[in-house]
Amino acid sequence: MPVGDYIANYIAKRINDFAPTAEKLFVLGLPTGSSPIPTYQRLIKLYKEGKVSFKHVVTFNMDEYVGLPSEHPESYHTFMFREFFSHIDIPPSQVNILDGNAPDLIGECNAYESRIKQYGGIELFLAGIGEDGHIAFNEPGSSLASRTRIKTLAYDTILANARFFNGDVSAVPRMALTVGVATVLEAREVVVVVTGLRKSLALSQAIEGGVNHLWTLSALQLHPWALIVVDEDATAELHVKTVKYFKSIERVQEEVERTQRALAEHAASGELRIGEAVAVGLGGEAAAAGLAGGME
Ligand SMILES: N[C@@H]1[C@@H](O)[C@H](O)[C@@H](COP(=O)(O)O)O[C@@H]1O
Repeated sequence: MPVGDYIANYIAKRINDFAPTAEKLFVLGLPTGSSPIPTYQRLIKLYKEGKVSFKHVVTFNMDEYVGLPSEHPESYHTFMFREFFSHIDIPPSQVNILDGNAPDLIGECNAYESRIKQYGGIELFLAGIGEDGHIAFNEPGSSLASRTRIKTLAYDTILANARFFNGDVSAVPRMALTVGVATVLEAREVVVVVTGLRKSLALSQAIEGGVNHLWTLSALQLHPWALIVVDEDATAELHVKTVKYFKSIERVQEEVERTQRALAEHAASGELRIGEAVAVGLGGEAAAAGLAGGME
């Protein structure tokens, strides 16, 4: 399944399971960049098909350039409304994006952190990464304890983002406001999209290397509930055994889910007792052990 479809289906399910209301809003953190666009397109489709609604969703974007007019075609404000918000039913008052033109930028960052807290924290933070492994605009060397703040962009990031400014490096803003690594880690769940060969080194550093501030995505190793969704190209720098390991986990998980579905169906039809059904559809002992544990 394409990465964007997988993540969009996942987010829609999380929102639907949460069953948000006007009193209990679902707080969603969101990124910009080209990587999340297929996810946004699929979420828009799901919304149009009536499979998910954003009426009771509040969003917080990760970052915004400093000094770029918010109506500029490459501001993250413009990006988010063009690619996502203007196609769904989220009330604009529930959209939060840092203001990179605020007269008091530090005050703006502190107020953003307070607003996140007022909503009870972020339920799910969706993120992308830069080629240097940055999450949001937490460039290499960012403190892993960082909060929302002003950040000077790395030259590599300016070069990478010049493609959105007609290749004109001098047109790319030099600074941004960004949530910190700690702000992301505080979300109850983090989902990261990593696609393409360009991101493969960052992915390997972040999941095969140790936690360190030069590849800020690696801080996710400290998060209790994180999911990185990748395509084949992004795995190019991983060890073969790492890829095989994660694929094996996914296979076992699918078996568990298949068996649980079969169990539920049989239980509903009264054909099988749970003890009998545990063995149905399982390929290996490890899966059986995991399932048996989970069924108690
Ligand atoms: N601040 C954003 C990041 O949040 C994003 O993850 C990155 C990757 O962009 P792309 O997905 O286009 O590669 O771009 C910018 O640097």
